[in-house]
Amino acid sequence: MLAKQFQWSAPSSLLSFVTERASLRSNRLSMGEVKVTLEVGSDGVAVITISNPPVNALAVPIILGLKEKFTEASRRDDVKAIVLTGKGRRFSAGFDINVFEKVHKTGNISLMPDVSVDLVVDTIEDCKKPVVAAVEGLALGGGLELALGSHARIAAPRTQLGLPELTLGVIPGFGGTQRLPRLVGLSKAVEMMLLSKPIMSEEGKKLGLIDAVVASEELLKVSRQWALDIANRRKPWLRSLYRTDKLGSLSEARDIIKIARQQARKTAPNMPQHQVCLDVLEEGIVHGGYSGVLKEAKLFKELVLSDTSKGLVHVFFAQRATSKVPNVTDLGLKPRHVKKVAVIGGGLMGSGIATALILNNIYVVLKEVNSEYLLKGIRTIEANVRGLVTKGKLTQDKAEKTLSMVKGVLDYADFKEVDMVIEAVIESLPLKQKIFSEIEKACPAHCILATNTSTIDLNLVGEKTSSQDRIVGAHFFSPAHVMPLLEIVRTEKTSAQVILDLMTVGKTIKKVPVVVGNCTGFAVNRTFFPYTQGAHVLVNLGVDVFRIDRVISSFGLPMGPFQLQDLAGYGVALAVAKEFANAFPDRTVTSPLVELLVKSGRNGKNNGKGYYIYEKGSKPKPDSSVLPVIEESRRLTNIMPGGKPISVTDKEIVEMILFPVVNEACRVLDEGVVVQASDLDVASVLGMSFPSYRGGIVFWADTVGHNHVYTSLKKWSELYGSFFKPSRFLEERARRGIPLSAPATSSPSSKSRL
Ligand SMILES: C[C@H](O)CC(=O)SCCNC(=O)CCNC(=O)[C@H](O)C(C)(C)COP(=O)(O)OP(=O)(O)OC[C@H]1O[C@@H](n2cnc3c(N)ncnc32)[C@H](O)[C@@H]1OP(=O)(O)O
Repeated sequence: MLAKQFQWSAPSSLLSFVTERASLRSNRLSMGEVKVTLEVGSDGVAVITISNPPVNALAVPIILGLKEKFTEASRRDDVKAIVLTGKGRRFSAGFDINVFEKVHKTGNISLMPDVSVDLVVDTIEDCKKPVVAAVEGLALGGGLELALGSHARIAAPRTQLGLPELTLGVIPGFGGTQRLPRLVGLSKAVEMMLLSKPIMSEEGKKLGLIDAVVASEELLKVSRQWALDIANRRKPWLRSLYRTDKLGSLSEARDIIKIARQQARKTAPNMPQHQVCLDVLEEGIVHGGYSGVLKEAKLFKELVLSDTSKGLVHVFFAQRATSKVPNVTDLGLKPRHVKKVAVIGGGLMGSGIATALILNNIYVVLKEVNSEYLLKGIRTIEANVRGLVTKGKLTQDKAEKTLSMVKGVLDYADFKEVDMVIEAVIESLPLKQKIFSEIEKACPAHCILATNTSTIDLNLVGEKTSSQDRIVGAHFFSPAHVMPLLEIVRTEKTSAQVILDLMTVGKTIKKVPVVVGNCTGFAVNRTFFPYTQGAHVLVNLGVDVFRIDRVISSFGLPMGPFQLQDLAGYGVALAVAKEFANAFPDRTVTSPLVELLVKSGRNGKNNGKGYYIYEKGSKPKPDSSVLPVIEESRRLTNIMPGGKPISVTDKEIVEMILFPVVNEACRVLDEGVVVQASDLDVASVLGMSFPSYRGGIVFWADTVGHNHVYTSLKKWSELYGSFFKPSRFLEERARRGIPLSAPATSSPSSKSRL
């Protein structure tokens, strides 16, 4: 039986919570914690300290402060040398990303301070006194670039060093593209920048990026002495920008850049920052570091204004915003320690969830109904873990230790010791109800009772228990040990403590938890159910399946809707379509195509034959023998106007598939199923692989323009039926000119009070 739609209403206090969040980020500025200090010791070393908790981001006042303190230190006669460090055992996480956000909102690039030449080259690198960076915890982006501009770098153990700017749609902008290759060599620098892959200080020492790794307690002492040794010419005074010893020959460098370009074209086709980064690297190699710095500064500013950067910066903050859930994380509750979890069901999902738990040091009791299924589940977990060893991501020792943390069982005896149960059996309500009444008896009173259902109403799952406050949805995405999203579904009865505990477990197992309300399909599957439907409408209107897949892939999804259907299996497609048809009959379309495919002996990737042919070791190939099946589907649906295929552009294909998704997202927002629109952006990126550089589904729709979305859907609904009918929320937002991402109370029609 299908879930009755339940509407989760959030309390009215949430609106101010959400809207104030952005200003809270910058409020620290006025709290006196944001400053740069200078202290001169009796040894004549000036220690300049960056203080901007929690990560010492290089906000504009910090940059101004650095300029002022460096100028003072180089002027003062009692200063022989300088040490640059960060307060609170974190050197710096780089330039303040809030400034990017401000530039995106205002379009005013002059908000970006001039740092690269003025501060890093002229003030630090060309300083008349030696500068040593004492780095600890992390030195990322602009933080690492300040250290690269210094004359030596001393690091505490396990300090993270990296230039992750490309993940924000820009390139390193404080000279990192020029100095990093001069310290670690071009290949390694390309890898660190293009893959945004940080290294640890120990590796940095081997590569020559770090001069010495010393215990945290020794860091300042050693750095001071190092700076004095440079001043006294006992240690070399090196300016990274002018080094060439690690660059290799021009032809070698050109080869490395050429290969990197080809790879980036394949792996990041829609992201300009990768090619720009390589252009800038090449400039520095051909014309020298200073020329490279100038080109870097110019192109950095251009990239800050790009749509790619807007999307990626939005996702950065949106992801962090998910960890603040009104009436959960603001109540002063402490997460309880979850040491042992029981997973019920050793299928693909259950074994994936168990793998994620044990990999992160949480004991698992895996329960199955018989020893055959149990063995299969355990084998899958073993294969998951051993796969990581093969890929070099886990040592053999750690793999053995990890696998020893799972125990297979056939009854509930061990459940008396678990802190959480995650049920991951098939989508059958009677079965789930039976399991929940059994586990209510078998588990301790504090135990969290979670279900991995992707569609069934949680109130119904827990109907036969008297523990509704402990019942929560833990919706993982397949493969559960890989996909980063955890959709946490709360009902109106789920306690705040239980939600907080599950969020904490989610973070422990390196997922991004997004808390949502209870309704059919919850936030993610519900928002995206029109995705496949839209694709089927297009095919039945006469558009080629393989063209649709190509166009959607070029838009940025990892594969098109038909290849995805082949991968997920047709059983899933049929079951899901039925559930949504029951829940939302006004806007679901029926396409006979999948049933016809099954009848013709196809079962997608499972049996090697679907829309594509799957052969071991080769890429899926479009199967032309599927075309008659598609013709039959078109004949049965008979929706082609005048019996002729419609003519559409690639842009229209994208829009006819994704605007219905936006339309459903609007309903999800209107019903208050998510705390804020950006939660849907994060969920679409992490759960559905929507391209992060487009900022997520709602952000993208606002970029395209709600008016365009509305008028297009209206036109198609008149031509092709109610599947495209714009929702009331969308219509109202378009009429009143309010972005879809604006909080719900801006719209008088909204039912919830977010
Ligand atoms: C010109 C230059 O080349 C350009 C640049 O430097 S661009 C910036 C490059 N740096 C980065 O990309 C690093 C971004 N930050 C991160 O990866 C992670 O935050 C981190 C590894 C530093 C810390 O991770 P973690 O401990 O899990 O904490 P996390 O929740 O992410 O961050 C803590 C807070 O610091 C903020 N923060 C982190 N880095 C920030 C930055 N560079 N600017 C502004 N705020 C930042 C987060 O938004 C968060 O704020 P909140 O508490 O208000 O939500």
